[in-house]
Amino acid sequence: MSSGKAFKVLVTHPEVPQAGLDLLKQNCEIIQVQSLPPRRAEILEKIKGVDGVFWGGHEPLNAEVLDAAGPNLKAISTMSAGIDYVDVAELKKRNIPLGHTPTVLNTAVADLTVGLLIAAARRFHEGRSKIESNNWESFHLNWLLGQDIRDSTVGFFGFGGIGQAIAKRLSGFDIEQVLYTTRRRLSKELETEFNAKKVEFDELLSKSDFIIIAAPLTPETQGIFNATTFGKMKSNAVLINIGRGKIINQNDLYDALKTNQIFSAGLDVTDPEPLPANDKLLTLPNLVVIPHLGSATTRTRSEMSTIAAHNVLRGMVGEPMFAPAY
Ligand SMILES: O=CC(=O)O
Repeated sequence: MSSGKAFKVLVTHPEVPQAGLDLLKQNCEIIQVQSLPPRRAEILEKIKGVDGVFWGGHEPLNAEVLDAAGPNLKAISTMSAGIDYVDVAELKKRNIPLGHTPTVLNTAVADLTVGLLIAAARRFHEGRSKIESNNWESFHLNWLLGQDIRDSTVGFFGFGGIGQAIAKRLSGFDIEQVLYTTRRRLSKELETEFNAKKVEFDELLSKSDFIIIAAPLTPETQGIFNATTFGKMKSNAVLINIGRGKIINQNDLYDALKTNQIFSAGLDVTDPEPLPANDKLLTLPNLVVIPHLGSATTRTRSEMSTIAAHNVLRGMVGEPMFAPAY
């Protein structure tokens, strides 16, 4: 029986925040995946004949999905900023617009990055382990000494909206200078605002006390942090990754941390995710790892859901999406 609603939309995850569902409900019939984690087979079954797709998880979005959907499909939005799990070429080939949800998560990710940076610089993880193993040795005057943020040089590998939101927060920490590498140079005004200087990658590596990876995963960035690049970094350097796990060669990072070639690291993203509980990275005292929590606040996720829904609604009627991915 027809619902009388203009469009059928598949929501590929049972836990999509309500705000987006409420928007879609107004003039769409919603078909929602119920399995958790979402089963591929259920997605492929329920997607048949839909007009729009709200892609709630991070499973591969590729030709198999598009073939299963069929010719009615008019628009898709992810509920993420990164779209590295999407076969963009395949969507483009079929003229299907894709939306995503950047910007709205900048502040949540930036807040978390500052937390991760302090945790890695001040040895939170190692300190916690010392308590748990009954090795509280504060009688040593040099016990668990970390790195100061004041007067430091902070290097951004990627300096878009998220990087700039991080720099804004760090400006309260009396840092000396911001260096950055990006494809395009920032405006003079922004460079002045952040006391930021665009440099070559090698200069970023050799001069930064803190390096923050805030770039998307692309063929150019995959594995760019590796034994060679760690060899160019300062021995007091703290490396933070809130981009994507594959930007770092994790084996090489393990070696660099194990041998104290660099001081410490903080990762919100790993390769793979989930990181297995027996991964050797987790044995390192000078590494803080958290399970991809960048955008994980109630408000941010709700706003991401709203934007993804707007993307799908606009895309289905041929209007420009709120946040088009291309
Ligand atoms: O990593 C999170 C996102 O891409 O939204």
